[in-house]
Amino acid sequence: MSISILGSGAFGTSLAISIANAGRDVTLWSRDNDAAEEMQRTRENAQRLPGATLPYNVTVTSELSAITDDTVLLAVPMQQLRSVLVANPSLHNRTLVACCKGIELTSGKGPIELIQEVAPAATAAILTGPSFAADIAKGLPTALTLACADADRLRDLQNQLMAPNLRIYRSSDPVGAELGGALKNVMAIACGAAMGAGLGESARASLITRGFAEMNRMALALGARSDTLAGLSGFGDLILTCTSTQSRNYSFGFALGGGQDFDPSVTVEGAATARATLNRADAMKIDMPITRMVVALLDRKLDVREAMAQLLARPPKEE
Ligand SMILES: NC(=O)C1=CN([C@@H]2O[C@H](COP(=O)(O)OP(=O)(O)OC[C@H]3O[C@@H](n4cnc5c(N)ncnc54)[C@H](OP(=O)(O)O)[C@@H]3O)[C@@H](O)[C@H]2O)C=CC1
Ligand SMILES: O=C(CO)COP(=O)(O)O
Repeated sequence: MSISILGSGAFGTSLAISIANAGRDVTLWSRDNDAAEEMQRTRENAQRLPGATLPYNVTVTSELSAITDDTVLLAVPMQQLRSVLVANPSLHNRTLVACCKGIELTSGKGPIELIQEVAPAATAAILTGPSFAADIAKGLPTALTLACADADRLRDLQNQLMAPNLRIYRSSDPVGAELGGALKNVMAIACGAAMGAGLGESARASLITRGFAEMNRMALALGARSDTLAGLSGFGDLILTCTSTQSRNYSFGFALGGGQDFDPSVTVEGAATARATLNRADAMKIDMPITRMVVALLDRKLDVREAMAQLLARPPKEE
């Protein structure tokens, strides 16, 4: 039983290492021929995941024809997912497992909805939850949520992707799983900004908790289940991402709050997702004050202290 992974970034590479170490052959596809050849030769992804060794049973390639497996993990940033799907119609009848966390800016869709739109014949699934690529690649213990509407296919996939360090829980709620993973990145930017501006740990705890309430409000309105939001893909990933400097979303927020520059080439899913979420929330008349604050910070309409003052000054309400 072999697996293909499209996208050789930090996450795709770490999953390749973990799945290969569990004894399955993995084909890891990179869009860059030179990068693929170098990874295949050196057994390392020096650009995206330095220091981790690719097991012998990972083949790195830039040839799409080499992706013959039914199960294909899509490990590209959310805003690139549509173009990747459109460019590769040969994948449209496979089992496509989204490994990205976000909402598409142009459509307001999450990864599952997007796969269903562009590749309706595919079986769509999502792998999400609290996990840093560097931890997975080191073999550190990690638990993830795998969600798919097809119960039989979900059990097969779970068996294909489990590894000694990677415990995978099944979920029949793909909507909840994709929304938890997307929305927590927005809250991580907010928490990073508060910490970067020196507003303190109490402020961060409030943002995490009220951010979770906000995530639930949006997700339940879109048909998600509250137990999914309370699980690894929602609450679990919210905690990890809002409290760790390993997180790119948190670090981006921290730089924003502290008035520092941030490398624009780094993948920060929460920025586009904040805008996409706010558009959808406004259309649905759902109150998302922290997401609104993050968008105002991104647009430089407010600084962090002003944004926090506005959050605190909202009319009194019940928790
Ligand atoms: N890193 C992590 O710890 C985790 C990441 N994720 C999620 O995984 C997703 C990917 O993140 P991550 O791997 O970290 O990001 P990286 O920035 O490390 O890598 C992104 C990868 O996507 C590739 N890519 C970008 N656009 C395209 C395209 N149009 N066609 C083909 N390949 C493309 C890039 O190629 P190139 O190298 O040529 O630029 C690169 O290999 C995100 O949604 C993230 O939220 C989830 C859990 C953990
Ligand atoms: O999704 C992640 C952890 O679960 C990775 O977070 P960042 O994209 O913020 O680095």
